[in-house]
Amino acid sequence: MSVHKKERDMKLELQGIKKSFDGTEILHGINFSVEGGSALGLLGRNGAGKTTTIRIIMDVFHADEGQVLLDGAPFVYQPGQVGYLPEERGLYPKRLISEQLVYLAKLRGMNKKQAEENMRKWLTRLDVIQYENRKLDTLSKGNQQKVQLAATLVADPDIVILDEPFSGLDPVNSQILKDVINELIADGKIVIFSSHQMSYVEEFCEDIVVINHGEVALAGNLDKIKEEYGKGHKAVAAVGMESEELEQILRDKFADQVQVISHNKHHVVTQILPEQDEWQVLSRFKELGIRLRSYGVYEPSLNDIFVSAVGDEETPEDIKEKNNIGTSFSEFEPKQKKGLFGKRG
Ligand SMILES: Nc1ncnc2c1ncn2[C@@H]1O[C@H](COP(=O)(O)OP(=O)(O)OP(=O)(O)O)[C@@H](O)[C@H]1O
Repeated sequence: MSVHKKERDMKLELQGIKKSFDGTEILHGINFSVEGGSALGLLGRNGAGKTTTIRIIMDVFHADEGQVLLDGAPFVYQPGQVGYLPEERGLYPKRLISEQLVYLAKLRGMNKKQAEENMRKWLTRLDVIQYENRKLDTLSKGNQQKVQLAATLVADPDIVILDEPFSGLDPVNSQILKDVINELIADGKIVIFSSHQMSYVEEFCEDIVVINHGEVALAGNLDKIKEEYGKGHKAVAAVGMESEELEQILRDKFADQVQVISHNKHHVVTQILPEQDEWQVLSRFKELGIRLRSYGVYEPSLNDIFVSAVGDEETPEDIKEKNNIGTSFSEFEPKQKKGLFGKRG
C-alpha cells in the first residue's frame, strides 16, 4: 500500500530463525534475505519447514530464536503490508466474492472506495470480474484460485508470499498469473514464491533458498548457483546406449580418469579427475568402440540442483553422510561454497 515504504528499497531478512513444536526443533536457524523488485524461490521437500518459516514472517508463530528484519529494523507485521496466498486457501465458499474482497481490503487498511476500486482492479486483472457477484463455490477450481489470488493482492501489499499459486490453473490462466507476478516484481514488490514446480521458480526467481530438514541447504543467486553447479562438469551421451549403461561403463573403465556425478534420461554427468587429460578420456571412448552422441558443457536444471541439494535423505545423519561421500551439491565445489550456501546448524 502507498502508506508503506517505497517497495524498491525494501529488504526482508530472516536471521537465525529457530522454532520448536512440542519440544522438537523444526527450524534450526534459517537465514535468507530478499529485496524489493525480485522474487525469491522458497523450496524444500514436504515437511522441510517452508510453511512454518512463512508463518513466522506472517506473525502466526513467534520464532524461539532469531529475528525477521525489514530494512534492518525488526519487522512488525501489518496486515496491509503482506499479501499471503496460503496452500490451504482461505475464502468463504458461500459468500459473495465482491463482499469478501472488499471486506479483506478494508481489514487491511483501505477505505470503502479504495477497497471497491481495488476489488474490481484485481478481479479484472485476473479475468474473473464477471463473477464478482457470485458465491465462491459456484466457480470452477481454476477461477476460485484466481479469486484467492485477487484476495491476496487486493490491498496492494508490498510483500507478496505465494504458496503454490499455479495449482489448478490451465495454461492460459498460468500465463495471466506469470504476467501478474512479473508486474509485481517490476513494481518493486518483494515476492516470495514457494513451489514444487521448478519451471515456474526458474522463470521468475532471481534467488532461491532450499530448506532441508529445517536448515538452509542451499541459497543464493540462481544463475550463480547453476554456474557453480555446472562448473567442470561434462554431460556425456553415447550412440545406442541408455544413460545407465554408459554410467556403468564410466564407473568400470574410466574410474581413474573421471568421476560420475549423476545421470538422467539424456546423459551422464561427469567430472574429469585432477591431473587427468580430457583428450585421453576421449581417446579411451574411441579405443572401447563407444561413439559419443554428445559431449559438452553441463547445464543443470533447477530440478537437478534441488535433488542434489536435498537428495533422498530421510534423516540429518543421512544428509551429513551424503555430504561427505555422496553426490550432493556441496561435494562438487567444496571450495566455492562460501557465500553461496546457507550455514548448516
Ligand atoms: N503447529 C504445528 N505443531 C506441530 N508441528 C508442526 C506444526 N506446524 C508444522 N509442524 C511440523 O513442522 C514440520 C515442517 O512443516 P511445514 O508445514 O513447515 O513444512 P513445508 O515445508 O511447508 O511442507 P509442505 O511442502 O508439505 O507444505 C513438519 O514436520 C510439521 O509436522
